[in-house]
Amino acid sequence: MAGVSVLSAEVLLSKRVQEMVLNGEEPPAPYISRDDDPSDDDDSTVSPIPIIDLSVLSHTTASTEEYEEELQKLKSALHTWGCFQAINHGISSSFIDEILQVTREFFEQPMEEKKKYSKTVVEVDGYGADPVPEEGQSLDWSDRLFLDVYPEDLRKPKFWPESPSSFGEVLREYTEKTKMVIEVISKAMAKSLNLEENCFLNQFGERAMLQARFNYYSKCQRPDLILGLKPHADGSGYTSILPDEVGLQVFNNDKWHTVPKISHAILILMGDQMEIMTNGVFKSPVHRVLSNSERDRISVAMFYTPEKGKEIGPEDGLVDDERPRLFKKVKDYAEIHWDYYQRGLRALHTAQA
Ligand SMILES: O=C(O)CCC(=O)C(=O)O
Ligand SMILES: [Fe+2]
Repeated sequence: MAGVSVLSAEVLLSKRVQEMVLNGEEPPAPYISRDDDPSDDDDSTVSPIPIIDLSVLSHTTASTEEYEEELQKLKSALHTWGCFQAINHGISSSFIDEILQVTREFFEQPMEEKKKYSKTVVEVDGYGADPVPEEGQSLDWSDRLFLDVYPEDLRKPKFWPESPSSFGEVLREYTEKTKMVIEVISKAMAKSLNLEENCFLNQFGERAMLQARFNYYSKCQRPDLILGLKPHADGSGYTSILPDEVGLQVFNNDKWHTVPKISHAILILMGDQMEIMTNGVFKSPVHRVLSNSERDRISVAMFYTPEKGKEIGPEDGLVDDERPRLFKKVKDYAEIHWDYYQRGLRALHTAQA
């Protein structure tokens, strides 16, 4: 979009979207970003985003046949869509409700309370909006709280909300539970590709990172003009997303597909680094979040990213004459990705072999 100066973006970023909505303001120019036809938003047809039963993949009760079948489904899901909805993932519904509840309670507090955890315009961690360093890029109609959650020594306590009082404890517990889910998925992904089951876990490393992003998408009277989150692919290894409402869309086959609501399911979405490690077999899908005029929406995203400074690259078992090496080895790819992300661009080409 033309004419948005760095200064105006900075001024805008100092004011939360939620505040603009409370003041009854219409979205100002830098937020206006949609260039597609909003009449296509109709999500009455349910998109065939694959559903994977993680209890089958964690071996607990499944027969070999069931297990093999689910593995094939997983591989096909990640090749075709780059994402799936995980059910029977082992995190209780009551705990899922709890993490969504503390997230909602955090965002529903008065602005002064949330601003105790404010980031500066250039910082990533904390409450606010993503940094916007470049002229001319559009802003997202959402507010977020971004926190490093693992390894524990990377946590920055000054950004961890003290209110609601259970926030920290619930997040620590969610981190532990997410790590367990990640272990099951990482092993299953490897096995689905006939690789040694720990190969991805080893590439991510002992100090693989988990970062939490709590998103709050205020409702908007003009959902035809703006986006809750602009189209992007994640720079993570992969990401888990827990939404309370529909709104997320995945781009596939030249079309946006709304991820259907399945209560208590967790959406697992490949980031660019899994596309690199699988030599392009798994896809890192472009996705975005639509705004809604009737209701707000929250989501909790957990980004699972290889440890800092660790080189990752395509698994040898996925490189052969038929499938030549597509990507080189990279390290700290998430940082390169971030530079591009902020300009509304993808970074994956920087890793091409
Ligand atoms: O809110 C969502 O459903 C998606 C969030 C997302 O894509 C992100 O935080 O990277
Ligand atoms: Fe994302």
